[in-house]
Amino acid sequence: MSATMLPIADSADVRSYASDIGKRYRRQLVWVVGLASLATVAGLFGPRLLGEIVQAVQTGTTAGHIDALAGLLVLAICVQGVLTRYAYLAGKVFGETVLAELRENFVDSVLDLPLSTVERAGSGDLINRASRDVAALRIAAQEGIPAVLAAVTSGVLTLAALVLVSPLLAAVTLITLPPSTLVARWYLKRARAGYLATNATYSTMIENLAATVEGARAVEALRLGGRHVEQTDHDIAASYRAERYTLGLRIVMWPVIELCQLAPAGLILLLGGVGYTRGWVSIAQVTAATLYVQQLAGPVSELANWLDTIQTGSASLARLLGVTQIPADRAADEGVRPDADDPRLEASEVGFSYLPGREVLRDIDLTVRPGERLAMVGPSGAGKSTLGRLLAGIGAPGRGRVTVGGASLIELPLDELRSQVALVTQEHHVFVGTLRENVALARPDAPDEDIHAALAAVDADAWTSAFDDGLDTRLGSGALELSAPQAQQLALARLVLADPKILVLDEATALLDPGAARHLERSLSAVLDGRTVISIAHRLHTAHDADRVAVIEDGRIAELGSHPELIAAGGAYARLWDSWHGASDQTLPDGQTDWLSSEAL
Ligand SMILES: Nc1ncnc2c1ncn2[C@@H]1O[C@H](COP(=O)(O)OP(=O)(O)OP(=O)(O)O)[C@@H](O)[C@H]1O
Repeated sequence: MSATMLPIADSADVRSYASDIGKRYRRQLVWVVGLASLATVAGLFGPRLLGEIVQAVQTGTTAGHIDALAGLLVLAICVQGVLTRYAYLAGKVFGETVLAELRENFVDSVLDLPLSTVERAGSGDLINRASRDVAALRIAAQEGIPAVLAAVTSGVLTLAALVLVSPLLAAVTLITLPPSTLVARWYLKRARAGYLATNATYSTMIENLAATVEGARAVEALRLGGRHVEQTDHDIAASYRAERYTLGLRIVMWPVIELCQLAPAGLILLLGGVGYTRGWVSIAQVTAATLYVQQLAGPVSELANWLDTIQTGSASLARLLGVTQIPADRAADEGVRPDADDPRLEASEVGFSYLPGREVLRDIDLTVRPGERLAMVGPSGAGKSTLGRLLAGIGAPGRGRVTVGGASLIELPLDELRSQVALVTQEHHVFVGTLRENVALARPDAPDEDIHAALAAVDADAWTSAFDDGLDTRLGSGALELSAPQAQQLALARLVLADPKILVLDEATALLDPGAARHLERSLSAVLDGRTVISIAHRLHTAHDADRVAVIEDGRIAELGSHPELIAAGGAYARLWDSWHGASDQTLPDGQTDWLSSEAL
């Protein structure tokens, strides 16, 4: 049930992206690390001063001296507090800036994704990346990065202060290095794959749930509920296993890290006691070293805490970057424009395959003259829709070229392409918004008269004029839901307003009952007079009314000519026409269910 997943960036790409961010935001980064360092340095005075106080009390001193040391201690704590606040603020601003840039890149990439890629991958993976992965990255960037920067700075400086106070006592902390390094390496080796696998299970779950919700009526009608519940149970079990795996990694890592944090303080007290009695270290050194080691526990624990979040964030970053790495299927060049004097649509030696080695279109040569009506007919799976999409500039042909006025469709800037050619299918989306917004999508500044005229052109004014709020009527999910034929008429009205020179209609009127479809086609043809129209025909009258008919069989144009020419040629089209014509008693009545079937052709 799951679709092909979108690509995931590899570790090298994630590292190079992070290092690129580091270079481009060097000043901000230096500012964050600088403030965190100053805050840490201010914090380092505390243990040192406490050590001095203990030493002074032991050796005997005046109350004034103690007060002076205590005053300095309070000052150091206050300075540390203020600097820490600004260090965190700078860290958050840095995290937000990086996240905002990544989000914008991600949205740009998603909007530029080749349609074929989105269709292959399905919506689940993309929704999961846009929601769950962005959320994971938000936490990592907003909170994790500042916290890690502050913890690393503070950890390094505290360790340096510990070495300065007493190299002997500092050496004790080294005992914890091997076990903590080993467990961190063990964890990092497995965590990325674990989190990527977890995210993939969520993508599959969302994909399948979305399919169930979209097809809820069919699921109910065909009593597929049990099977879908089983699938969901299976997806949840897969997510559970993946979550358990990463939980297992954390369960191993955490106790070791905790132990490595606690052990040094005990060891320093023990060694410090022995060292003091033997005269190796002073009481001030033991006090300061013990406090520094305690202070070190904070950054180490922070790091261990955020390691997990950074791993989740890095897995999410790999998934988001993966989307930005998908190559575009267009190579738009602003300078490319069609020849206005000769705006014919031309396919030359076009071949196309969805899967390597399996061509679904081959050797297609076709010229559609301006203003011509061309009908494409053929058995199911012959390649009509694929050819229709290539003629509308959706995706590039694997071989050959599709041009309008001599300019390759994939090289035309998108606005120019859409003003030249548009594809109308039977999949129509009613966007949440007003009727006006829904129709004026292609021309947001269109005046109301043009919107009314477009609705009238496709016979939609009959029902839209009954709306109390007129063009301000809210449509879509949660507001007025349109029927499928109404949504289809709305999509056609959008097109009338967009005013492309060439239209490719793929089953555009298929959801209407045959009578309504014929009616709509007639009103459309009146509106679209003078335009080039390529219809993928499922009703023979569409072919009959067209200037020429292209019969597509097995990915090739098997026959091409006007209706009378093809009838005279006596080929597949003529045989189909004969069988249908005989049955319809020489007439073309509305309501005739004359779908072209593979058997008929
Ligand atoms: N996204 C896709 N991935 C892989 N193969 C595909 C994809 N879309 C279509 N095909 C295959 O390409 C071939 C041509 O399909 P296409 O939809 O263009 O035919 P068609 O003539 O329009 O059929 P129909 O009349 O049933 O819509 C078929 O074998 C189909 O299975």
